[in-house]
Amino acid sequence: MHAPSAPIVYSFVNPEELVDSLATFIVKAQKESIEKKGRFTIALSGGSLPKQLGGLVGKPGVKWDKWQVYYADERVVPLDHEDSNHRLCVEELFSKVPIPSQNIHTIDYSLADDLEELADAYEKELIHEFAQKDAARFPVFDVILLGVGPDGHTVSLFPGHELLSEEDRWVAYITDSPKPPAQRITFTYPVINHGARVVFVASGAGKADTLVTVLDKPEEGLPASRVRPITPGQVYWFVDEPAASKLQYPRTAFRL
Ligand SMILES: O=C1O[C@H](COP(=O)(O)O)[C@@H](O)[C@H](O)[C@H]1O
Repeated sequence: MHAPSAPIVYSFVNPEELVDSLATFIVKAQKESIEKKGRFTIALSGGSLPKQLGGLVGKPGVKWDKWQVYYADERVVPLDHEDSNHRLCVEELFSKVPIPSQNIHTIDYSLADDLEELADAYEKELIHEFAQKDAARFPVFDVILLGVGPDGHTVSLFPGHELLSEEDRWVAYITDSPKPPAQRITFTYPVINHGARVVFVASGAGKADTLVTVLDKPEEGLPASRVRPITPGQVYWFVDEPAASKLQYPRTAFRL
């Protein structure tokens, strides 16, 4: 097996260019995926990420009916709660585009009293999508979109947490998230690291120090540094100049 490829970092002069280029990247990935297998599988994060998806609204070439959307992590709150990642994605994107609601796979909040059952149910949604169609040990998402928190966490994988060593499950639950709300479900590393294109998005000067640790000092082992997709998967970073301002890591010119 080949070693994972090094992250590719695209840096943009301003947030608008980042948003537009991210949309272009996603549409290209969508086109390739649909040509190959007739559908496009994408996983979204919450936090600041949904706001970066505005470039998809009205973008030519998006085949919304071919999208199958999952959440790479989700807070265990009602779907219309202000902490819900799904709610954020609806507000920022899905309320503005013609995506069939059955193509958006949310958690089943009616199972919130039993987090193990809730995580199992979400894992079964993934199995239905991937194991049946692709006969895969782990799902291979066409695109997984990730954010990074100030402590270097990504999805709901937090520094020092036991879930960082989960090797078997696709979806795990957490009851002690250091960032509220405490109860969440999250994709595990095996799922993230099987992604075809795993894309971090970071905007603003508030992310600058975190990016230095994650990209320039991967040996520190922050959760975001441990995202290293198995070849031929590739990790990308879409960052704006304020977020990249302290970075030594080389940038690549964005050309598709
Ligand atoms: O709690 C979460 O935080 C991360 C990072 O969020 P950001 O606001 O710092 O971008 C996010 O990617 C994750 O989905 C979310 O649940």
